[in-house]
Amino acid sequence: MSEALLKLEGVSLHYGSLKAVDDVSFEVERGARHALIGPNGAGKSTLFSVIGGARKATAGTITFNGQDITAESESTRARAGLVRTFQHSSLFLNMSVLDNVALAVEGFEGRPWRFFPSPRADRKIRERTMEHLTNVGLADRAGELCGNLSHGERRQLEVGMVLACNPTMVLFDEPAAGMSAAETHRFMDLIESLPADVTVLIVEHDLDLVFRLAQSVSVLAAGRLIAHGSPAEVREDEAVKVAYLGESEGAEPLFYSGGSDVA
Ligand SMILES: Nc1ncnc2c1ncn2[C@@H]1O[C@H](COP(=O)(O)OP(=O)(O)OP(=O)(O)O)[C@@H](O)[C@H]1O
Repeated sequence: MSEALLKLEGVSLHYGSLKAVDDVSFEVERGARHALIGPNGAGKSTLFSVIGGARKATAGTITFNGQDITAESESTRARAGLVRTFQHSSLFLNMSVLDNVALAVEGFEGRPWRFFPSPRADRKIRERTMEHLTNVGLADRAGELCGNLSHGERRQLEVGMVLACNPTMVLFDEPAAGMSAAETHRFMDLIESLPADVTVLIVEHDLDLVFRLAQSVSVLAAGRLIAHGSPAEVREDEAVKVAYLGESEGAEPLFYSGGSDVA
């Protein structure tokens, strides 16, 4: 039986009278590919920020790897292995792909800051960097200027930078947003190919992707957890159907699932 890596107990974030996240409890097992879904305004991004540490819960407890991290900062959580994907804004566009990841490797390994960073000078750092770039399919782009990468490649690079932090759990916030279909496909392959001991929590609007990737799913609606279970259980859940139908007024099928019997 797998143990819980991440545990949320009664987690809330209220903005005055607005209950963006309200009394949410669920667990994510170690090694799971877990998705957080819900209609627009359900509270997904807010809860994502609360889990990552960018925002503080107004009530409840978050336990990660057996430790209460509710009051910990984003950086303390990252050092504990709970890492969110870097944003485009944290990429150095005028540096090479290699140097972007090399700096993340150096940062994680706590090397002394240098006025003139020269990661290329360090063979070990370079080897580790190339391993990460290979893992995210960017080895052949190592010498390319980061600013010349496509949107999809930048997201791959962000994953490479996350891997440099030796994460136990990676948080992905709508990774497919803005990607072409081909880029999305490649990116999902990449997430699926992450080491099995890296737990994944993904917030994603594209339910086809969610049901392709996730082994377990939590569904939010109006800040509340309305369902939690396997993709099959969640797809059949009446409250989930109602929440999504309420959003689209029945104009769209609830879930497409790549040819399954649910349409
Ligand atoms: N900083 C804030 N101050 C006040 N209200 C906020 C703030 N951030 C989010 N909200 C509100 O909290 C609720 C949940 O928003 P959130 O963005 O978390 O939902 P979501 O599920 O991520 O939505 P979407 O899928 O549309 O991105 C919404 O009603 C939103 O307007």
